[in-house]
Amino acid sequence: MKTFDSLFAELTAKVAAGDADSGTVAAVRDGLHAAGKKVVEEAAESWMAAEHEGEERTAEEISQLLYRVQVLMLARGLTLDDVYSHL
Ligand SMILES: N=c1c2ncn([C@@H]3O[C@H](COP(=O)(O)OP(=O)(O)OP(=O)(O)O)[C@@H](O)[C@H]3O)c2ncn1[C@@H]1O[C@H](COP(=O)(O)O)[C@@H](O)[C@H]1O
Repeated sequence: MKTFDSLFAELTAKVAAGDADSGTVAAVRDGLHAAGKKVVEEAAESWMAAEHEGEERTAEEISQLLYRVQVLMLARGLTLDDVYSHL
C-alpha cells in the first residue's frame, strides 16, 4: 500500500524524469494556479463526502486531496521536509 511519503517519492521521480505518460507531470506543468484550484476542489469534495456520503467515498476523496496537495508541493518546488518541519 502506498503512503504519503512513498507517493511523494514516486511523483518526484516522475516529475524529475519528465515522464510523458504521467498525469502528474502534466498537472505540474499546468502550473500553480491550476494545482491550487484542484486542492480546493478536492477539499470541498472531501468535506461534502464526509457530511453526506459513506466512509469509503470519503476516504477516496481524501486520497485525491492528498494527491492534489502533493501536486501543489511539486509545482511550488517544496519537499516533504519543508512541510514536515512545521508539524
Ligand atoms: N493518487 C493519485 C490520484 N488521485 C487523483 N488523481 C487524478 O485526479 C483525477 C480525479 O480527480 P478529478 O475528480 O479532479 O478528476 P476529473 O478530471 O475532474 O474527472 P473525474 O474522474 O472526477 O470525472 C484522476 O482521474 C487522476 O487523473 C490521481 N492521479 C494519480 N495518483 C497517484 O499518482 C501515481 C502516479 O500517477 P501518474 O503521474 O498519472 O503516473 C498513480 O499511480 C497514483 O498512485
